[in-house]
Amino acid sequence: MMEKFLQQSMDTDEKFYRFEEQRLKIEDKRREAEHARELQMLQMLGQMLAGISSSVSQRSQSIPTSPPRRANHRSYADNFNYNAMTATLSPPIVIERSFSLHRTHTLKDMENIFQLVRNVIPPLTGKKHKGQDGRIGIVGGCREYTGAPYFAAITALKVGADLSHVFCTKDAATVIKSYSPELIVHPVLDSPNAVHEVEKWLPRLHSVVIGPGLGRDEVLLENAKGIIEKSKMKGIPIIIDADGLWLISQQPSLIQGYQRAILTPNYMEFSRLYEAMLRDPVDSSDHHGCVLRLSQAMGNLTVVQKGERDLISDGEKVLVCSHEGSSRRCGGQGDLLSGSLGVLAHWAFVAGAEKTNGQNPFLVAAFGACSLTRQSNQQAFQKFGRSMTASDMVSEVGTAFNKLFET
Ligand SMILES: NC(=O)C1=CN([C@@H]2O[C@H](COP(=O)(O)OP(=O)(O)OC[C@H]3O[C@@H](n4cnc5c(N)ncnc54)[C@H](O)[C@@H]3O)[C@@H](O)[C@H]2O)[C@@H](O)CC1
Ligand SMILES: Nc1ncnc2c1ncn2[C@@H]1O[C@H](COP(=O)(O)OP(=O)(O)OP(=O)(O)O)[C@@H](O)[C@H]1O
Repeated sequence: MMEKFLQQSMDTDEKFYRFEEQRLKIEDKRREAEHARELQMLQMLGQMLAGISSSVSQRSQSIPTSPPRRANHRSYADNFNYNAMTATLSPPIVIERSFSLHRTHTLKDMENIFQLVRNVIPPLTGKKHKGQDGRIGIVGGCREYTGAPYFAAITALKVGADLSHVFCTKDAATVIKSYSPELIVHPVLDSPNAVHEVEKWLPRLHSVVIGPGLGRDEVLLENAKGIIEKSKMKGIPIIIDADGLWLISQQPSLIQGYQRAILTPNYMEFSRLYEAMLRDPVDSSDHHGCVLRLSQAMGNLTVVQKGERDLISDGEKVLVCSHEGSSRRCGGQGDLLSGSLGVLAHWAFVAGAEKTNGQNPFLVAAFGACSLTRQSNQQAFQKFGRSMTASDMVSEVGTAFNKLFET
């Protein structure tokens, strides 16, 4: 009887995963078609612009003309800059965006970015079963760093994921489990067949966050590399943070061009990546340009440069999140960001273009995660001031989320 029940439940699970795989494939096809349409429009627009610029130069010799541009040339200097204060939003959020000439955008569009985050949040209903609102994997956690993967994984749950898995070393596993019974902890990251052990779980995961507390041990980095490769093969959204970014700055080709990846560098990590990719130091007078160029050099994957203002770019646009946080910079805040981004990236990715109004879902997700981290920081700082720690921020995630997205 029990065996029959277990078999039935396994069959149902199997069916569900098969269905989800099919749905993701259809979604991929739809996105590809959309991309092809956009390219076609860009080419047409390029031809029109070239036509206009040549007729202007023929008519007016006194106006200096710029050199002809290729239709798909992306240049920061080409961008329109808008600064928009969204007065309708409470609490006040500054949204600044830079748009390329290639697309038409309206001011209303800018005001809506916050609404887009709300749109992708799945409704809570009685009809779902466990796992449907997100199964997130965190790859990291070693002898030295047990807090970082915990902060990322628990934040994913507090944002609304149903299951949060941590893939860490054997040493770290018991420690992480002891912080929280809610987390599923796999002590596999330093095992001889680590990649295979994690790969077995990948079909069940909606997104993976690679790097919090990973450390820089060569064996662990090599395993993380293998996990990134397997995740890419399955088309899973990948968030790369902390020591995962160290790995990427050594081997950028590992993730270059995979547009389902989001990199979340802090100041140091950004400088390392930028120098590795562009062979130039960061230009401190042009942060927007730098984040845009890094994203382009990485093949237009999403880059979130964390700092006083978080700059988010997919190589075409730059969103700026300067939602009020606080002046307290305790360790672990970035882990809250990457954990929440793991969930929001999945939600935005499956929500479809209609919900994100045709915007890159990862830009929408990143904006949501940055706002949420900063709001949690603000609330915890109001309570604890200088003694605030990342755990205090974790306690604020629920109310911060409600305040920003569910009021
Ligand atoms: N409780 C925990 O377990 C925590 C673990 N963490 C983990 O710690 C690991 C290392 O991350 P870090 O951000 O500390 O990485 P780094 O070791 O690169 O940086 C540590 C700090 O040292 C300074 N620094 C680094 N390189 C420098 C340079 N060349 N010149 C001047 N200053 C420099 C910067 O202020 C930087 O924030 C990651 O795996 C991360 O996830 C952090 O997330 C914090 C919390
Ligand atoms: N100067 C600042 N002012 C306001 N908010 C900030 C500032 N610097 C960072 N933040 C916020 O804190 C979040 C985490 O950024 P931070 O630079 O602390 O990451 P990190 O160093 O990777 O964190 P971790 O300690 O987890 O490794 C960012 O998303 C950003 O919103």
